[in-house]
Amino acid sequence: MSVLISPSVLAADFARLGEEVRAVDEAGADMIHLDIMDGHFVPNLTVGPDVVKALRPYSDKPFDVHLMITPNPAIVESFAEAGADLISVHPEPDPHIHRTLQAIRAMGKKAGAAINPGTPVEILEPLYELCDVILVMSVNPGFGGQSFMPASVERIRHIRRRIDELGLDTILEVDGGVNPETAPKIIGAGAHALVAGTAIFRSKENSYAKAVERLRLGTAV
Ligand SMILES: O=C(CO)[C@@H](O)[C@H](O)COP(=O)(O)O
Ligand SMILES: [Fe+2]
Repeated sequence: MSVLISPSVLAADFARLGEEVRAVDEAGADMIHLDIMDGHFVPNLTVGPDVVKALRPYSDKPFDVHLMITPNPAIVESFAEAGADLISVHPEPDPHIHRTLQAIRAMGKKAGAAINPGTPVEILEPLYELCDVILVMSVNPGFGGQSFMPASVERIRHIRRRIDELGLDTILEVDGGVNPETAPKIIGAGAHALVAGTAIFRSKENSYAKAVERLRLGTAV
């Protein structure tokens, strides 16, 4: 299976967000990763569904929406209506994660469970069958530009093993500190979707296409 690249626009130029989304689409991105933060679950604020809707015309690629919010069914639904294709939610702040994942699927969207580095992987056991995506955070969520946490490799390997044992075709996606040095370890552990903000939007070679391809091939520079 070829590796899917989902550029996180958190590292893009926010004053030119539409053009940035178009640019990474044309550079070969497989999805567009949109980080939604509410200032409660994570110590940062980003954008809401209106911005997601405004960006929708800039790319036909799936919108991979990562909700770092205290759960609220109406808000989750508003992202579906805004044009999200994948919606990942965190079980940590959600007392009804089952219901949330089922609701996302009922809206015709792919449902994802995203877990923080400090959350035991066992939290996923009752959720695997309800997930189209597992999003493994390899940094503590809230900000771009952080360093990949090496302990994530073993967590990815464990989740890959469980997905295979259960015979599922869940997308195993990794988010945080993904760059040409860490990508080969992440892919080697069994992930096949990579989120990257800094490594694409702020790559030194100034070519989104080269940055996307380098990550996809898992080639260390
Ligand atoms: O969800 C998050 C951060 O909370 C991520 O999607 C970051 O935006 C990834 O940024 P880099 O680590 O690639 O700079
Ligand atoms: Fe994210």
